[in-house]
Amino acid sequence: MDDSDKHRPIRVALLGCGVVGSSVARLMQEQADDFAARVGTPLELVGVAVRRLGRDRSEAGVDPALLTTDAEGLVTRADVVVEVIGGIEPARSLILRAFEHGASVVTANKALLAERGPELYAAAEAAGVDLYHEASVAGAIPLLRPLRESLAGDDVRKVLGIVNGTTNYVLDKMHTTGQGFGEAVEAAQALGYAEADPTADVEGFDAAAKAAILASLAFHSRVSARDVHREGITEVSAADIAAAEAMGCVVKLLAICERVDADPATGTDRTGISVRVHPAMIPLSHPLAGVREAFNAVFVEARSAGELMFYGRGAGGDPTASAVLGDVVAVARHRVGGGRGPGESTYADLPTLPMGEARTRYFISLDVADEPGVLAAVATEFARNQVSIETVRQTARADDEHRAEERAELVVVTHAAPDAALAATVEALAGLAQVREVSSVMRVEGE
Ligand SMILES: NC(=O)C1=CN([C@@H]2O[C@H](COP(=O)(O)OP(=O)(O)OC[C@H]3O[C@@H](n4cnc5c(N)ncnc54)[C@H](O)[C@@H]3O)[C@@H](O)[C@H]2O)C=CC1
Ligand SMILES: N[C@@H](CC=O)C(=O)O
Ligand code: NA
Repeated sequence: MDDSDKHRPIRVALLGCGVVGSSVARLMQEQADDFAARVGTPLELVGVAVRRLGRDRSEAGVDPALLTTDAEGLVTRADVVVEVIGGIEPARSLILRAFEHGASVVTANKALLAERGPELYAAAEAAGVDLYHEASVAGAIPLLRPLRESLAGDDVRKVLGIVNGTTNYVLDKMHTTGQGFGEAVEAAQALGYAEADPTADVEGFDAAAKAAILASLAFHSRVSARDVHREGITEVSAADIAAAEAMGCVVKLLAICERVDADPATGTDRTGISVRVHPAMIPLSHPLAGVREAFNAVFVEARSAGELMFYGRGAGGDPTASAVLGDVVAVARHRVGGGRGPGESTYADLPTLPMGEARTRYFISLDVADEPGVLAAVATEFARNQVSIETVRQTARADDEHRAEERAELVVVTHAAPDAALAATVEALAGLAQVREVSSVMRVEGE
């Protein structure tokens, strides 16, 4: 934009008018005067690409004349393209086309960024434009800009949190109302939290994509969704929920990104990063335990700053639109004032370590024969795998049927050990003659 162009409106193209897109369109119009004042020139919505014309979009306040099914044509007429279609294609091609035409891009698309981030950043760099995506992780919560900019003077060691609203909503309902899994997922869909295919949420793909984005930013390295160890919540049973409650814990789906330094004292051989998404028990006293419904919360631990906590709405139309519009204002300001925001930073180039090397703690509940030597047999398997036990509790099974068979429940919580050693321990326990069933296994986080 040269000087003569400084005060012409910034042309904004919106791709997608679903949950997020319709909120963006409405809020952009409702707050037009404020945005013009903040940017220094008006933001003009020049078109809204939709898959099908003819649907009533009056709630979003979109002038029907702006609607088009020609997304490819629309991106060539814009200074800023907002991509809220989701998925890999055509979102990727449309964004690349926008860059070719000199437009900056704002997107909420974590799946795309976690799979094709380097390609998109390189294209933005080559075109000298911005690629902003605050909405892609933890919805409304300002998290990516603090990591990229505010913490650029620190050394981030760990990022840990709840980054998927749908699964937090489902687990919360399972704990508090005893609602079934399927029913809770349907409610999350109706509230606009879930992805178009909620499998992405419940199987942990969405959280894994977000973890990849967080780890890349936090550790100045390239992490893609494929590098993230991922477990969803579909295997979390009512028995796991009950076991967690009996331990004074709740089950949460966590994203954990950690700097790992080689340390002979803990048997850690390699320096790198560990990035994982899995359900975990956390004690009720931990601040993450109080994160209800579709809210998200993320802890960032940095060498000088210490612990920081980010909390807010991680999903839903208006909250996500808040982050999208914050980015639109930022990139529009760059176009008016000249220059661009920071791009990708991957200089540290740290490797992502396999899950087996991550140090985790396990909760293990065993249905065992209530007879002499059981505890010793179980303890031997822990020792064989060099896993240290933190607590162990044995109780006789309460129901008559099991008492008659002289069975007991043995609950073990371990100290931190390599995940591979813990998994091997569980496998060995399952093979013991005295163990009838491994009733529940879950990782434990928080003190
Ligand atoms: N819903 C939420 O709470 C959040 C969503 N996001 C992300 O925002 C993006 C959009 O999500 P939602 O609005 O929830 O999805 P949605 O499914 O409600 O909306 C997507 C819209 O794009 C339209 N579309 C699909 N292909 C198109 C094409 N070729 N041209 C034009 N329009 C097309 C669909 O018809 C649909 O209306 C996704 O990347 C999602 O991961 C990010 C944070 C939160
Ligand atoms: N489906 C996602 C939407 C926001 O990213 C979620 O449930 O968190
Ligand atoms: Na965010």
